[in-house]
This record gives sequence, C-alpha cells and structure tokens, in this order.
Amino acid sequence: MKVLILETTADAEARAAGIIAETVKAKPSAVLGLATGGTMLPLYAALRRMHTDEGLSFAQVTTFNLDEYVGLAPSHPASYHHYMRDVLFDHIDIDLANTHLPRGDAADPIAEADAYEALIASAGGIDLQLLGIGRNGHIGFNEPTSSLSSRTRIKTLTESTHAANRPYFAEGEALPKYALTMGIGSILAARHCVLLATGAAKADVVAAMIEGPLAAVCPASALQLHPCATIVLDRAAASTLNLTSYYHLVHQDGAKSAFE
Ligand SMILES: O=P(O)(O)OC[C@H]1O[C@](O)(CO)[C@@H](O)[C@@H]1O
Repeated sequence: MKVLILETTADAEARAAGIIAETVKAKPSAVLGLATGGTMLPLYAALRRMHTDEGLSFAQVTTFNLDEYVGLAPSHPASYHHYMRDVLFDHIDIDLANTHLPRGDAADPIAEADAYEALIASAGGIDLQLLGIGRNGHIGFNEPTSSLSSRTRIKTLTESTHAANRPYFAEGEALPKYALTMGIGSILAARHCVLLATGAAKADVVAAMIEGPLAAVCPASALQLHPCATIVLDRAAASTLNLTSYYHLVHQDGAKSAFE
C-alpha cells in the first residue's frame, strides 16, 4: 500500500483528484470506477474546476460507480444516479451513455448485478477505482463480513450505514434495506485503487484497514492484497496509525516509485 498523508484535508482531496486527472491525461479513454459519499464532494468539485479552468476532458472516459440502493429510481434525490449527475456528470463533457451505475429499480436485481459485472468486463476492466471508506470499514456497500472475493451482488445494509446515510433521505422516509454493490473481488480487479479518507472520525477504521489484520470484518483491509493501492489521508484520518514516519519516509513527494 502506498500511504500518502497530506497536511490538510484540502491537500488530500486535491491529491486524490490530481491522481484521477493524471490517469485521464495519460489515457483519455480511461475506465474510472467512481464512489459517492460526503468525502468525495470536494474531490468532484476539483475535477469540475479542472474541466472548466484547465480543459481536462472526460469526452472519452467510461465510468462505473460502485453501488446503488435497491428500490431507488435514478430520479430519487438520494440515489447515487442523482448524486453523480448533480456533482459531476452534468458539469463535464462526459458522454452520459458511457456512465454506468447499477439500476436500483431493476425488475430483477440479481440479473442486474450479473449484467453489471459483465459490462465492466466488456469495457476492459477498471483502470482506476476511487474508494471512500465507511466508519465500519465498508468499501462500496460491502459491509463487514462480506466475502473478500465477492462480485457485484445485493447486500443488506447495516444499521450504522443507515445512520450515516439518514441525512440524505427525507424526514420520515424509510431507507432502502438493500444495495447493489460491486464486490470486494470486483474492486480488487481494478488496475489501481485510490482510497480517500479524511477527518478524525475515520482514523480508527483507517488504522484497521492499513495496519490491522486482513479480515472480512474490515472489508477495506482487502486492499492489503492489491498490488497497486494508494491511500490518501489527511492528518486527522492518519492520526492513529503507528507507522506514520515510515509512510513519510517511503511515500511522500520525491520518493522513487522503484523503491516503494
Ligand atoms: O464519505 P462518507 O460520506 O463518509 O461515506 C463513506 C462511504 O459510505 C458510503 O457513503 C456508503 O455508506 C459510501 O458511498 C462511501 O464510500
């Protein structure tokens, strides 16, 4: 794992956005795996700015989002379809036909999961998978005890995930019980995984992911198996790591990747 600890939250967000921008510049037809959640909002704002101010083009990019709530139509304000159009797709030059999320309102969600997995394969796989991390260690909606080799499927959401996402739903509205999510095996198949975590509330789970045992109870720890995983943190999210000085020694600016 390449652990990058940035001084401020804004620095961490800018670094993660910069990694995505460099990927798209190096390969304009890149296949990006995208994530949602509050952590990603400033990152997508940075990509919007790079598009508007610096001409960063997404015209040839294809995207696959990690997950969607079962039962929500794309027009639902709390759906991830809605989120992605709102915060990114409607503001850049991407071809909407090349943007993909699992359909939460599919008549047959099991068939939808299989078709989504096949669509990713037919696009040639994912070049860069962006990830957030839930306070319970989930990546995508792979809740604790998810199979580390799982593929896109339906998962039951935990109470803590419900609590974290309650603010995105209308008062009194019942939250979806299930989500369609890329599996941990699907995520590990991406050629590069980039996880962004910011804020002290994520510190303990970040330490479990990086320095804890590989364990299904912390799904993000599966990234320990990935040959090219970059973890981008601010100081607060990195505050309970034990090996901080080592990460600084090896992975900060100027380090030669050949020696990582
Ligand atoms: O960035 P946040 O809002 O803390 O969310 C973290 C993770 O939780 C989710 O929002 C799902 O609960 C993911 O989409 C995200 O990666």
